[in-house]
Amino acid sequence: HEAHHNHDHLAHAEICGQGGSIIPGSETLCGQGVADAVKPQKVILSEPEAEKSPESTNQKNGNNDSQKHPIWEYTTPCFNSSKSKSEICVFSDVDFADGRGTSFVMTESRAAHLAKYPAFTNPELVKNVNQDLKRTIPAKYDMKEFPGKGMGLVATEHIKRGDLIMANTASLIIDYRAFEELTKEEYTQLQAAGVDYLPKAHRDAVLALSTHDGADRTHIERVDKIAATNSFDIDPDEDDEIQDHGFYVLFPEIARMNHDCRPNADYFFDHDTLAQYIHAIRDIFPGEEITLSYINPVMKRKARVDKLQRIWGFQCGCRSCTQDKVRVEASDLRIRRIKELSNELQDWEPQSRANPAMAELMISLYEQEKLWGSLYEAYVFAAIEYNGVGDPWTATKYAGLAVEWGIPVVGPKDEDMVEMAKLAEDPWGHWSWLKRSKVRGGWGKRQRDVVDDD
Ligand SMILES: C[S@@+](CC[C@H](N)C(=O)[O-])C[C@H]1O[C@@H](n2cnc3c(N)ncnc32)[C@H](O)[C@@H]1O
Repeated sequence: HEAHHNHDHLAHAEICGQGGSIIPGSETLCGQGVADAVKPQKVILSEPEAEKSPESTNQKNGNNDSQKHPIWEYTTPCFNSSKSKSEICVFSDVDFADGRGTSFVMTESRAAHLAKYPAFTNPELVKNVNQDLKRTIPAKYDMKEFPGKGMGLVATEHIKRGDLIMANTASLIIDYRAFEELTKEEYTQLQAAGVDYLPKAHRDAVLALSTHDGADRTHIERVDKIAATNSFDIDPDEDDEIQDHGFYVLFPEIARMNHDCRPNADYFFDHDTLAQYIHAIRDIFPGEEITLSYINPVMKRKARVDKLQRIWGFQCGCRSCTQDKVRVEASDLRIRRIKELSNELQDWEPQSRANPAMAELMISLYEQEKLWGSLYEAYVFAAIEYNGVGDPWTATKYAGLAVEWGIPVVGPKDEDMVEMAKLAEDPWGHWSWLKRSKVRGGWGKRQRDVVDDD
């Protein structure tokens, strides 16, 4: 029941970097897989060819898998996992999201699990999610070149905080097991086949993405580099039995957004629609670049600069990385304090010093740092601390602010959002009501080293 940390969440949701890992928290992976995995026996295939249409290289609904799961147009190639008896294959549905298409690289059972999501069972839900290949709502942005950064997105109108900027259903979803249980030769073939099976306009958008360095490569190597530079790491859904393996996911239009350590937009993934949503986390003015943070922004300057260099290979030039020494020191100190406060506020032992003023300080530190995507966390802490000492009125105010600032960042289905909505509805009935007093109170806990005279 304690507040969930965006920090943790972000630690599991970074964009995969060049040469490193997209993957949050495990920089060794990012499309690199486990190099020493025992080579499984190769089951099929010649290399899918980029320029041939999928129909000419693959049989449509022509094998047993697709008869079992009629939504898949393509279910090959497959390779045997080195760790289990299962095969890892490509599963592609060209009709997904009103003909945009999607491809998965995973086992048949996991693909069958994803196929039960509302995105497949209720196609109306995802019909208009994507707005770039087929537009029904005017765009709030343009794509243009930013010197030193490649392409990026620029706001063409005033975008208000909380507004939806763009959303993409997943183009390519790769189960992390592919990197760990197949050879690089095998999983890169599956990745490329997954992209090749997408309908043409969609496939072209993926193949046009940045490889960071633009070097010459074979088709398969190019797809691998595109995946490594542009994918996001997504955690499994709660009802997915495979909790220890997340997904590596590509969204081609969202992938055009560049990094800033103090971004003006943030993203969350919704499993029901298999889509990533980007919202403004502060007002954005026409002409401003729309940015995301590729890393957990609650890190000191040096750690941020090093990580961006190591994983994506670029030198961080954003304002908070290039400001003068005095301001960098002040910012780094605020980051340190935020982390200390976060630890204290999560401490539910009787001796914890946590109190509402600490949560107020955390709110101010996030504001001073312009970390608008993290601010909701401090509001969650404040709601809980005020309720914990029996001030339902201030707790309700902060629960409302937590929902208002949190929904664009984590989405309405997030556990913290649900919890804050409950607290706002009935602070007295919430688990946090007087919780600090209860934990700290009672004779038992206060009796220390008392010598009994009797
Ligand atoms: C996900 S892509 C972003 C879109 C990319 N600029 C493009 O042209 O398609 C990530 C790559 O963009 C570049 N990039 C992103 N943010 C940057 C920044 N703040 N400074 C310099 N390069 C950046 C790096 O080459 C990075 O590997």
